Amino acid sequence: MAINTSIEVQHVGKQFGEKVVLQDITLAVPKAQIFGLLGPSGSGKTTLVRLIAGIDAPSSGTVEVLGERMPQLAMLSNIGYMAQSDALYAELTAQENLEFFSALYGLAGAKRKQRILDVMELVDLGDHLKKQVSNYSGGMKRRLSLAISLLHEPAILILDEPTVGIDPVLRKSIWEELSSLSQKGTTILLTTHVMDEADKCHQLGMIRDGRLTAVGTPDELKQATSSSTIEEAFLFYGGARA
Ligand SMILES: Nc1ncnc2c1ncn2[C@@H]1O[C@H](COP(=O)(O)OP(=O)(O)OP(=O)(O)O)[C@@H](O)[C@H]1O
Repeated sequence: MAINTSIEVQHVGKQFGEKVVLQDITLAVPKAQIFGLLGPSGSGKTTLVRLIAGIDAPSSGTVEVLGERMPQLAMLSNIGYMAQSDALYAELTAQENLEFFSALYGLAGAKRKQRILDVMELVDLGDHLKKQVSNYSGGMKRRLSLAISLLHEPAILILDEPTVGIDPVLRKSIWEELSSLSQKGTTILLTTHVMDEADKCHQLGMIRDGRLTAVGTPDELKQATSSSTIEEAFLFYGGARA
C-alpha cells in the first residue's frame, strides 16, 4: 500500500448465496481525496462501501484501510460511516443518540460536549438537540446521521447517499464542510445519484452490474466519453447511450 493511500481495494468480489453482487473490484483512494461512487440502483455501491467500512467481509480479494486489513473492529475509531438507512434510536432524543455514539467512540467530558454542539451546528440542528428522534423529519434524520459520522473526527468518512432528502441550501453547506474536511486531510468516500455532487468529487468510480467500469476525475471521464456533462458520461458508462 502506497504511503498516501487511505483505501485500497484489490480484486474484491462479493456474493450472497448464488447471487454475485461485486466482481473483481480494484481501486485506491489517496489520503484527503473525495472519491464518489456512481452507478445505477442495485449496481453494488452500498455493498462495496459496507465492505470498506468493515461492516461485512468480501467473498474474495482484500480491503485495506489505512494499511489495515478489513474488517477489523479496532478500525471503528478511524472510520465515520453513514448508512443509507438511518441507524438511530427513535425513542431517544438527538442528544441521547449523540451521547450513545460518543461513548462508543470513546469521546468523553468537555470534548464530547463540544463535539456534539459543533456537529449539530454544522448540520443546522442546533435547536433540535432535545427533541425525540421519532419527531424528526426524514431530512433531519439524515442530517443527524451525518452529524454522528463526524463526531469522532475520523480519518476516513464513508457516506452512503449523504444528501438524500436534504434541501439545496443545506446541501451546499454540507459540501463546503466536506471540502474543508478533505483539505484538512480527511479521506471521503461517498455514493451519490446527484450529478452536480459527482462533479465536486476529486475522483469518480463508475459501477455497473457489480463491476467498476471506469475511474477518473470528472473531467477525465467527460473527455473519455466526449461528454459535456457528468450525466452524459454516466449514461455512457451505464450503457444507456448509443
Ligand atoms: N444481504 C443481501 N443478500 C442478498 N442480496 C443482496 C444483499 N445485499 C445486497 N444485495 C443485492 O446486491 C445488489 C446490489 O445492492 P446494493 O445495495 O449494493 O446496490 P446500490 O448500488 O447501493 O443500489 P442503490 O443505489 O439503489 O442504493 C442488489 O441486487 C441487491 O439486491
